[in-house]
Amino acid sequence: MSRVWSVDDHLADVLGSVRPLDPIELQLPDAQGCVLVEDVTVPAALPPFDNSSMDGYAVRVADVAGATEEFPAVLTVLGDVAAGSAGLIEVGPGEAARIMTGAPLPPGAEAVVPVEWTDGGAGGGAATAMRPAGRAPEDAAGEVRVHRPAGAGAHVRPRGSDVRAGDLALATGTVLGPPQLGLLAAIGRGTVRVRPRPRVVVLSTGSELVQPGEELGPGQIYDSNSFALAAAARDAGAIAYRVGAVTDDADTLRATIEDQLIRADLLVTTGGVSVGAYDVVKEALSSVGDRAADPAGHPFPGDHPDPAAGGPAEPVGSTIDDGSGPAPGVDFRTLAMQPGKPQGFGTIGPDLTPLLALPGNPVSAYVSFELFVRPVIRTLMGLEDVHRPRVRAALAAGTPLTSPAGRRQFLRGTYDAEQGTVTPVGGSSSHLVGALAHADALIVVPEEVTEAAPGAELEVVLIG
Ligand SMILES: Nc1nc2c(c(=O)[nH]1)N[C@H]1C(S)=C(S)[C@@H](COP(=O)(O)OP(=O)(O)OC[C@H]3O[C@@H](n4cnc5c(N)ncnc54)[C@H](O)[C@@H]3O)O[C@H]1N2
Ligand code: MOO
Repeated sequence: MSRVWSVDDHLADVLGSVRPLDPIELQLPDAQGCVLVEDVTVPAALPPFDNSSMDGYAVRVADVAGATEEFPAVLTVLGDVAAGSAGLIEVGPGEAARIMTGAPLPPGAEAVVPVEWTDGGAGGGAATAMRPAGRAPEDAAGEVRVHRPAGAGAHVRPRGSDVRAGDLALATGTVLGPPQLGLLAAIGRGTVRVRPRPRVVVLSTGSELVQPGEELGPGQIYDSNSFALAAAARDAGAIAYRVGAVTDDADTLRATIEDQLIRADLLVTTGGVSVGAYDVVKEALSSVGDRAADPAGHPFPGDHPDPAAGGPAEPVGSTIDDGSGPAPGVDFRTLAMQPGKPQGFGTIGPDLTPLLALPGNPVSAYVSFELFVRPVIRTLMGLEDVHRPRVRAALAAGTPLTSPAGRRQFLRGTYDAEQGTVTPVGGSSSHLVGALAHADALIVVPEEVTEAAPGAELEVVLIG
């Protein structure tokens, strides 16, 4: 009897065969979610110059000392300093410059008083705002009455108060989220060296499959796997390409995979891995793997092998290790798991692109993706945390759960963090997409457990 793989052994085999993608230089928007592979230092201080944190007046401290609304300091307004101003006004004794948030503090000025602490130049009580320069250019001149004193540096953001030249802005290994991309932009970096997002091609197989939105014929169903898995790949951080369902024909499938290899760091198929007469993925790919017969690493050995072309590139992974080194090939195996029993895994094509062949049942495909494909994507990205979080929770169910002996079961459920409970959603069958859409957790029933009573503590994988 052929080997039955445990979930853990299969995962270890899969992950042991993939390594992070080589780094590339990417434009900032394309680097979102990617892992940085360089230490980024700050080239020049931020802010680059002392600047105002308020709309108001740049003043000298001595001029506004002791100022009150009753006895204001009356200063001559020299003009405006707007954000982006270059030619700076010099503020002398008894003078002020109207200044906007972010504008450089003019020479001579030591502090900023917010416009609300002044009459705004209008000669009345406290101002609430400045009038637009276009509508009231006269406000940039004349006099302003300042109602409160301001200490040195008040409402001024000093040069380098954010980051200083030579500081470590971001360390290698940082995952680039929105604030990190913001910092890179702020220090003037247009591109950054990262591990790229893996390009994942998702391809479903089955002659019964119809594209959503089209008319169903007798015996047909809509292709849901390619949509769910492409979305899951994107959610994991990949660039996902969804390929329309391929019919159960080995030559068509081989040709489609060959076409797709050019844009794939990882291939994921669904369906056709069981023991039926039309299980096309198995038929098309299980012959792949004979390195001796395929020295050029053609996608499908036997398809015009060219012994002159040299050996295959350094492998991304392999499932067949006979001591002569890794070789391309897809291995179809049985896992001690429900759902997700039949699985294929290996490498394909001249670059030994990893391929995971998932079972066609929609819940099986999705659970397999969560457990095996998502960690592969995140490994390719160079992330440290490749797995979904796991917690332990008490089973909230009216009746005991039953589970097949010797298979690790992944039931769908909803997790209540406050109560520390998990409630099953739907049954264990692998066609139940309705229930899957309402689950945010996978309830793990271990291999040796055939019945779990209400209240039993079980491991839960959080997928929400
Ligand atoms: N005699 C046996 N039959 C089966 C076994 C077995 O051990 N012995 N294993 C069963 C298990 S477990 C699974 S899982 C499935 C896996 O089958 P395949 O991977 O070959 O998948 P298909 O036969 O192509 O499809 C199974 C099922 O899923 C539907 N399907 C397929 N693709 C899609 C899609 N893209 N979107 C929506 N639904 C899809 C398909 O119509 C079938 O109903 O094999 C069992 N059989
Ligand atoms: O193992 Mo299959 O994946 O039960 O449905």
